[in-house]
Amino acid sequence: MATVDHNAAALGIPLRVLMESSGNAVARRVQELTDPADSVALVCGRGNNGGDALVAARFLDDREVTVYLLGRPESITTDIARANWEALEQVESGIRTVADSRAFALDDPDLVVDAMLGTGITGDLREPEASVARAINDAAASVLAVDVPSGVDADSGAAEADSVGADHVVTFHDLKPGIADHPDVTVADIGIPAAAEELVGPGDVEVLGAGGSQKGESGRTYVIGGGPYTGAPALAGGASLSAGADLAFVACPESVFDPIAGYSEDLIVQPYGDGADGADHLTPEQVPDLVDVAERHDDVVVLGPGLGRHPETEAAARQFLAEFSGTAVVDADALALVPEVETDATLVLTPNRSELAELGGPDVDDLAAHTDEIRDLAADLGHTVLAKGPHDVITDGERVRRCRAGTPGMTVGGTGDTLAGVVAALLARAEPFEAACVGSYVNGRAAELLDRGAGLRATELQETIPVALQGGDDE
Ligand SMILES: NC(=O)C1=CN([C@@H]2O[C@H](COP(=O)(O)OP(=O)(O)OC[C@H]3O[C@@H](n4cnc5c(N)ncnc54)[C@H](O)[C@@H]3O)[C@@H](O)[C@H]2O)[C@@H](O)CC1
Ligand SMILES: [K+]
Repeated sequence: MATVDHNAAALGIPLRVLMESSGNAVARRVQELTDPADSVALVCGRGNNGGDALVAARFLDDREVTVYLLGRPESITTDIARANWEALEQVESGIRTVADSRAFALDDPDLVVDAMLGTGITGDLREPEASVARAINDAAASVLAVDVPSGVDADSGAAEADSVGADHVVTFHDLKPGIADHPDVTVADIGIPAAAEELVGPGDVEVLGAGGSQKGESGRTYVIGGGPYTGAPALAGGASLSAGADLAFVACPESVFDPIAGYSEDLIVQPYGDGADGADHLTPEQVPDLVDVAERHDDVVVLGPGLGRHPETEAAARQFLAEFSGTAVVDADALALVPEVETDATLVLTPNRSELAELGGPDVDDLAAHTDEIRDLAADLGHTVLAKGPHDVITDGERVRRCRAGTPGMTVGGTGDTLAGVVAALLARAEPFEAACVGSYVNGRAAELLDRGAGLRATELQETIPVALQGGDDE
């Protein structure tokens, strides 16, 4: 939910507005469950779960309402919950702060609203929530829980010893697995747009940036590319450093070692093969050594940038995929070979429009209108597909996300190479689908941050990729 909330905020629907809708939904449910003469106790925690009930209080003028805040107002942990407390202080009687749980006593209400803890619970119920939960459970009143009964884990359903026994629950946006089998759950629509879930946004970056999925520290990128082209592998390696990789290697033919090494001190450029054969392209006899190096260092490979389509290179790329069992981004000239090869490797494919069609996907400009076909292709191939277009479509064969970050200027050559490098860096610390989603967003956001019309150059993205990764500057 944190990702969705943050993405909703980036789409112009801030959490404060979502809380207003949540509180209103709680108030509506209270009115359904009570008569006008009934008394209602709103028991509020210090987070946004409590905030929901503080909003609900404003919509319950036609009920006898007592609001309890478990703790001093200055201990409220979020500014939107505190703002709602302060609003209540201005307009409402019947509000009490319960600094010490021993001072907590319900005065025999007809309904208790449990707004102590929701999805923000961590660990066993602490005081005063634990004592108050017992008091609520001992009371005769029926109980309406906000979002989840306090003490219940929204995902697993695991209930703490003193968790609140709720007769009714109002939860928000979607049913949480942990309360799926509760007998009376109302799922309230709080106005989160579908786009907040479908579109990759700064919320996804934040979760990844917060070490959302620990897969070890920043890794090493091993670009296998070059041959007819020299810029592509250098762009992929440079972009992976910008996205946090510790080291970026470029394995390339002897013939293009000088120009690629000449681009940047940051790249470690290694000519493959003994050079004796002086091949100016990747050939099969170089593959075992490349596989060995990549696997020995647990490198994330980028296979493809600038490889060219020499028949020996295609044979070599096929052989690499057959022998490699690590993680790789497959881009550009190596993509067409993937359907032909049985591989144990974990791959993220990053086709542009023609490469997607060549892989058997839809040959369309508007990928967003063909997500099912792309999803099915990913399922057939057994790998994550990041299909590039005006809107990228990312799918692992089951989940589908879209990303519209980017600028028209990104049609310039090289942005696909930087994308491959960014995804490779993220694969060192995230699952393939997540790395592809965030990679798509970061590469596009980096272009937006350059704020160029036409005239964008892929090399410039390396400056703004780090800013995009900080989730910086999102509206
Ligand atoms: N999209 C959404 O999911 C929305 C969620 N909202 C509400 O926001 C809630 C989540 O709010 P928060 O993230 O602030 O978290 P909570 O309000 O669920 O809990 C955090 C508060 O409880 C305390 N706490 C945590 N674990 C505790 C424990 N074991 N014993 C005692 N105290 C404990 C924390 O110190 C903090 O004060 C949701 O459950 C929902 O009610 C709505 O306001 C807006 C939209
Ligand atoms: K609750």
